[in-house]
Formats: sequence, structure tokens, C-alpha cells
Amino acid sequence: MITVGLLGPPATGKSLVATEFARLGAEVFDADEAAHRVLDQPAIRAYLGQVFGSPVFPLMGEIDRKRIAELVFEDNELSRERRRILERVIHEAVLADCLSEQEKHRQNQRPVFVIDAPLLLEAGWSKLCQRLLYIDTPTDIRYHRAGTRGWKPEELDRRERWLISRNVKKVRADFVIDNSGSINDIRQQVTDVWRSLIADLASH
Ligand SMILES: CC(C)(COP(=O)(O)OP(=O)(O)OC[C@H]1O[C@@H](n2cnc3c(N)ncnc32)[C@H](O)[C@@H]1O)[C@@H](O)C(=O)NCCC(=O)NCCS
Ligand SMILES: Nc1ncnc2c1ncn2[C@@H]1O[C@H](COP(=O)(O)OP(=O)(O)OP(=O)(O)O)[C@@H](O)[C@H]1O
Repeated sequence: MITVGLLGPPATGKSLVATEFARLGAEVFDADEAAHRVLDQPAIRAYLGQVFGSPVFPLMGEIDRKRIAELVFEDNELSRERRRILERVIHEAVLADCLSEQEKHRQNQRPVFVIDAPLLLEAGWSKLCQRLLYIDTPTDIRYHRAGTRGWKPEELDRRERWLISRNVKKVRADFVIDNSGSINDIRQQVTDVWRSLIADLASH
């Protein structure tokens, strides 16, 4: 099995690319979804409630993720400290989940396992991957596409501020694909990468 890690800033198209890989037969791990499941665990909420205050992390019911984003993505020391605590708690649990999924699919002899994790390099999870794929999308197009989830450009900027730069990620990648075009364009590029991965597997 080959594990492929997706790289790229928010709204670059990682989830879309992951969906295309799944259509071709890959198993996909979605770290954002896994993180949301972790935030539903009572023990995690109880701990984070002590740090952020229990109104932000109620033991039951919906968590106000918009409010949490306001608390952790500001550019000041308190906000940075909160984000570090949140990430430490969530990343540990998400990594455990990802490793267990990876092992399950390896046992089942799946050909390709894709990790869609926005902080893959930052969290050190590239060590789980044999290949890295960078999805390159111009910033103005990302602003436009993120608008469909109700994000203003500033929302993208404040989340991206902390992340390892585009150039560093691009240099680390084994594949770079360009997502400035249509969905059909990206579908074709994902299919090309898929064929190359399957050819690699067949030659080993
Ligand atoms: C802050 C939270 C509550 C905001 O929730 P919200 O519904 O607004 O965003 P969601 O989780 O759907 O993430 C959407 C995108 O935001 C960006 N993002 C999420 N977490 C982070 C982060 N810690 N740093 C930078 N960008 C981030 C990513 O591009 C992600 O794909 C949530 O993102 C969170 O708990 N983040 C910390 C955990 C984490 O690092 N998750 C990433 C995968 S492990
Ligand atoms: N080629 C494309 N054409 C049109 N819309 C696209 C294209 N690629 C992505 N999108 C749209 O842009 C938005 C962002 O894409 P996506 O959610 O896949 O990004 P992401 O990198 O996973 O973001 P995040 O890290 O923030 O979760 C989505 O609404 C998606 O449908």
C-alpha cells in the first residue's frame, strides 16, 4: 500500500482531490472530520472547558466552532497559546485514529491510502506517507472558492498565517497539481497521479 499525504493551504482543493482519489479506489482519511469527532468526546470537552471556559466547550450539545476559531486564530500570544493547547489535544487523538485506519487498510491490502490533513507537515505526519502531493491554487481563486463556505479572505489569511509556506511544501512534494482550472482538469491530473502510483506498486 502507498500512503499519499495531501499538502496545500486552506481552500486549495484537498478535499476535492481526496474525493477524486476515493472515486478511483483509494481509502481516504479526513483529518478535519476526525478532529470534529474528537471534539465530541466528553473527556476532551471537559479538559478543554477548563482551558477555554465551559460555555465554549459545553459537555453536551453543539460546540460553537466559529467562536473557537475566533479564540485561537487571532494574532496575539494568548490566542497562540490556546491554539497550541487545542492542537496538542486534538492532534494526538487524530494521529491515533489515522494510524489505526492506515493499519486496517494495509491489512486489507488496499492499494492507496490518502491522508487529507491540513496540518500534515506542521504536525509531523509526513512520516506516515511514502508520497506527498501539493495542490497549487492561486490565492485569488482560493479567496473566491472559500467564499462559498462563507469565509471572507481574512478568514483564510488568519488560518494560513501559522502554516508552513507554499514554497517549502511545494519543494517537499513528489507531485504538484494545479487546481486553477475546472473540476474536470483536476480530475484528469488526479487520474494521472493515480496511474503513476499504481504503476509504482506494480513494479515493486
Ligand atoms: C478551530 C476549529 C474549532 C474551527 O472549526 P471550523 O469548523 O471553523 O473549521 P474546520 O475544522 O472545518 O477546518 C476547516 C479548515 O480550517 C483550517 N484549519 C483547521 N485547524 C487549523 C489550525 N489549527 N491551523 C490552521 N488552519 C486550520 C484547515 O484548512 C481546515 O481544513 C477547528 O478547525 C479545530 O478544532 N482546529 C484545531 C484542530 C486541528 O488542527 N485540525 C486540523 C486537522 S487535525
Ligand atoms: N477546480 C475547482 N473548481 C471549482 N470549485 C472547486 C475546485 N476545487 C475546489 N473547489 C471548491 O473550492 C472549495 C475549497 O475546496 P476544498 O474544500 O476541497 O479545499 P481544502 O483544501 O480541502 O480546504 P480546507 O483545508 O480549508 O478544508 C470547495 O467548495 C470546493 O468544492
